[in-house]
Amino acid sequence: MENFQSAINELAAGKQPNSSQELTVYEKSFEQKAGTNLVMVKSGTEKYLLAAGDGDIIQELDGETVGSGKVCTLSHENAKVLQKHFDYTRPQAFGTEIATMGLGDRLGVASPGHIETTRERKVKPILAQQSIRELTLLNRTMTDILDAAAFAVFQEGYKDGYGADADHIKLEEDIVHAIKLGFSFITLDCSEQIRNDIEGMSSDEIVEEFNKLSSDEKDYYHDHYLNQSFDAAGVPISFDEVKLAKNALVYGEAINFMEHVYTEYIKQADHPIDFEISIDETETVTAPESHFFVGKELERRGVKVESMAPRFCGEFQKGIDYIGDLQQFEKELSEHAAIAKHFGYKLSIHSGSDKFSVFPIIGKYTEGVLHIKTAGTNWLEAIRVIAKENPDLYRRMHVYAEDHFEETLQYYHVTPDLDSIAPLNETADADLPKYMDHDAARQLFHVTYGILLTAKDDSGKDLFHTEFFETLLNNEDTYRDGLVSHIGRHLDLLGL
Ligand SMILES: O=C(O)[C@@H](O)[C@H](O)[C@H](O)C(=O)CO
Repeated sequence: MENFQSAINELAAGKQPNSSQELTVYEKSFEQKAGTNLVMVKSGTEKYLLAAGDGDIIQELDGETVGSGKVCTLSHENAKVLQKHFDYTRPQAFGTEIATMGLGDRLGVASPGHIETTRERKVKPILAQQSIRELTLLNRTMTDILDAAAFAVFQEGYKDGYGADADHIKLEEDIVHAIKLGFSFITLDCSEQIRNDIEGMSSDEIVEEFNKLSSDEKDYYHDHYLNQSFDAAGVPISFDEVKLAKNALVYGEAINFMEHVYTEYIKQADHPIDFEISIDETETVTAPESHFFVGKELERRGVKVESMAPRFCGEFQKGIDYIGDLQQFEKELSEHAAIAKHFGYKLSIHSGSDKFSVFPIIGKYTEGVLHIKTAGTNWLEAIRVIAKENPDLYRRMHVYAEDHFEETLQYYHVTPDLDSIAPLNETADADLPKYMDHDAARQLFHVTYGILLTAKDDSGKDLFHTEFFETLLNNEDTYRDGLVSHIGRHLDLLGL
């Protein structure tokens, strides 16, 4: 603890400590409040809060006494102390008037770079965002991602607001848990309630299946939609018998689930929540009239949503650019954007990482007010740092990822041409970072994050996790610069 003593002494004198060879001081974190002086530091690859003075804050912080101050770990309890005394470290909802960007941080160390990327732009960062899938694959918890975001905001002295998205939630108990923890954004994943089996039916089979509904249900749909014309911000929408029957069957149960969750949880929450509907992770592409049908039903039932994530035409695969007909995409995206505008919510773009060819289209038709969700691309920028700073570790991870890739296909739909990846043994160390510019190599790492970061040898010792984080934390600025550049490219092309 001797290398903290001088910093504590400076802090006790009300001065911001200076970095030294042993201690990195995050100068933007320096705070003086209610008699306590605080700053975040890093010693080696561990971060701490240093506190000095008196008052409630230093009393409440859990830490080791060093001289007249305390050295505190970045624990959950200490995150709660920060959130009690510094409002800006708590997540908030943003509503529908400003663009937001989901910046999922699978590692808990990306948010400083995300904050630097977004803080001067027309977009608010949703710094804490992980799906249940990611949490499960990484053995992390919702609390872990909330704490990481709060500490990052404090470290960077970022006081302009951030969000926390409990992403791709399917179970009601997870909604209850997320709201209790203080999440400001809930993404309800309705893929389990969407009937993909209807897609393969003939028109007669669809009508026959629709006629199995109750008379009240059939009358309801006929009275509100059959052969009626709607105008959604200039997009003409109508439903003949078959189209109405198909949408009622495909989305009926999902819409009931959306209404139930909104009524029972979102509307009852003790703090504002941005409510997002996700119907993107299904086999059924969301036709514009289907988006309208869902939006109209939610409007009719009084369900207020802040954003909607349709399944767009073409392919939004993880970590690579859009795959599909750009003209068709532009036509349908313009209609989806008009429909979202008609209902007063934002269009949400899931798997938004790296879709550079369609970002100008998306920015144009959403008029810069949208939600775009990323996560894996931020992980890939970390892999790029590993490739640059620790070639041997990269090579071991690359081989392990190739050996275990098939296991990940139960979780993600990706179709990389793995044979197109340059053989590792023919690639010089200096060229390893270029793998992150190759689609198949990107997807190889994009979906194996969980397997790689939890891999252990026969003795139970982790294969990569410790060395990975040591390398990353010894090269924080390189990672930060990579995120500023790569995520910044996303926002530049979106016009944000
Ligand atoms: O990998 C995941 O589960 C998440 O990142 C999820 O895909 C998220 O909703 C997303 O779309 C990020 O691009």
